[in-house]
Amino acid sequence: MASDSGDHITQFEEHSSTFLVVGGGIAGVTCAETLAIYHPEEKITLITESSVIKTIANLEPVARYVYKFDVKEQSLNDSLPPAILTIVDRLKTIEALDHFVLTENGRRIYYKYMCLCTGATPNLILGNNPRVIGIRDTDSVLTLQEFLKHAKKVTLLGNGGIASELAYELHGIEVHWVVKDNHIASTFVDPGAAHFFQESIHLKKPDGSNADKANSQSTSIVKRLRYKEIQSKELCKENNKIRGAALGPDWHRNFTLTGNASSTTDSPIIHYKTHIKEIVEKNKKIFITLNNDERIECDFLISATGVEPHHNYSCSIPFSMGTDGGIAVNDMMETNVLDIYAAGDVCTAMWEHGEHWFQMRLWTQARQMGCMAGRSMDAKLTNEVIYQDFCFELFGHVTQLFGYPVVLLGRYNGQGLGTDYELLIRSTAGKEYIKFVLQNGRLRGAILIGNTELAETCENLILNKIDLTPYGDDILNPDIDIEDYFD
Ligand SMILES: Cc1cc2nc3c(=O)[nH]c(=O)nc-3n(C[C@H](O)[C@H](O)[C@H](O)COP(=O)(O)OP(=O)(O)OC[C@H]3O[C@@H](n4cnc5c(N)ncnc54)[C@H](O)[C@@H]3O)c2cc1C
Ligand SMILES: NC(=O)C1=CN([C@@H]2O[C@H](COP(=O)(O)OP(=O)(O)OC[C@H]3O[C@@H](n4cnc5c(N)ncnc54)[C@H](OP(=O)(O)O)[C@@H]3O)[C@@H](O)[C@H]2O)C=CC1
Repeated sequence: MASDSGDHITQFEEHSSTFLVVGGGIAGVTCAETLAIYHPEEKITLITESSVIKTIANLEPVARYVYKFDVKEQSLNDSLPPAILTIVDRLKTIEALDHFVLTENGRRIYYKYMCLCTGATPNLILGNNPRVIGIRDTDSVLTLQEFLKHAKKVTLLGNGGIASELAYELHGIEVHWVVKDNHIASTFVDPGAAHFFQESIHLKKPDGSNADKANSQSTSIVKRLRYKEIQSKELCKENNKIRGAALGPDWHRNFTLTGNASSTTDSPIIHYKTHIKEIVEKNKKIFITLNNDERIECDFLISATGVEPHHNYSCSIPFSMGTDGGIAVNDMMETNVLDIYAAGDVCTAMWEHGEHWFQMRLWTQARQMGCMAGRSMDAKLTNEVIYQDFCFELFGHVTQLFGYPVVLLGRYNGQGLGTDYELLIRSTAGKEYIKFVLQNGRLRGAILIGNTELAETCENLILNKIDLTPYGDDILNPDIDIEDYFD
């Protein structure tokens, strides 16, 4: 890999490349590496504004189509195939008709095919307030660490991936976690799983290490809930936006849910179903008023409130955009502008989605889209017809939440299933939480928390649409190994 930090293609010099990829995140690097596999003989150029790129390491199958992997940050100089020329620069202008781009440092680069992988940026509330920070990349984490050094109290706003991670990882500081929902981690799980996690947050010892999983001998609860039980009138009132297969108050009757975490600094103080009404900054503190008039005085606020696709460049032909601000792409990752593709957080998947898939801005999908865009650009150059990768048939995501391995499959929270579904749950406190989302007896989605070893079985059940009605609740009977049953 020839890396150019500016010496080979100096300012105002022209350069041409068969394939041009913009962005050194997972999507861009995967796209460039895919192109280097298919066309080591062609000129492939990767531009990225940061001299640190993200690469995949320790890729490991969890099921047939679901992988877990680590993401490593590496310097440009030692990590990409030799066919890829890398340039540290920022894309500024695209001249689509004449197939060239101009960069901040005055480079003009001609391309045959280009893929935009410029990611997303945190969608901060009060973006211009120096005591309101977001988390996106290493720099933002360094800023967080700087703030933490002098802080005793922090407010965490948001109820998704970042907030859930920080609620678990922040130590030695009083955390006020403000969530809009009646349970934590709502973008990933339902109240039942949230309660399961809640136990683990409280289980943390003062030194932040995990207490031994209490109740690991506790019995497993297997419970079936039909939509009308789940969608109780209270829930209707609470959630004007039905998130999907959320469990209603019925679930709560089986457990005493602790509202606020205990007073130790390592258990976040959770403010449920609240949002911020007012923020005032004074004497290096911020004073927050919540919509229920609760007040929080803290040193800074982390706005873990989602992302917005990042395309800080112009194009001579306007891009079609998705409603969420991403660059619209079809199933071949093509934009509406000829020979320009897009992949990862920057794009919006506008093709008709498979019945078990939906878009979520994750490493998992950034990698899948980067690879699909690479294959698609190859096919265009060689004039071949290809089909969309099978990975877009089934939503699959492997992650860690509150110290547990988590696998999310298909419509794991009943997303888009309307009202005719039911849930089958098996929960063993401190050990595992398994939720099946069933529609007309077929498995449509699953949440697997803990070492359940059920990912591949669930993948098969979802994709093969096997009618599980005859098995009743035995499907999740802890004494029956359904892996053998359906393998
Ligand atoms: C704190 C945090 C934790 C996360 N944890 C997880 C997780 O556990 N699992 C998971 O699946 N996902 C996770 N995500 C989401 C995941 O990071 C993203 O979905 C994924 O990294 C998107 O990859 P990308 O390549 O599309 O974009 P990015 O990784 O944002 O890369 C975009 C690249 O484009 C470059 N760029 C931008 N504009 C230009 C320009 N004009 N010219 C040149 N270069 C440009 C940027 O410098 C960057 O290198 C997390 C996100 C955050 C913020
Ligand atoms: N383990 C993993 O897989 C992780 C994945 N990620 C990914 O990285 C990206 C960024 O993560 P994150 O920022 O947590 O985004 P997420 O989309 O995961 O969560 C955003 C949260 O903020 C809430 N929210 C949005 N606007 C406001 C507001 N104005 N006031 C209060 N709450 C608000 C959202 O509520 P609502 O949904 O109701 O709008 C949601 O609960 C996401 O794509 C996420 O999936 C990040 C960390 C870990």
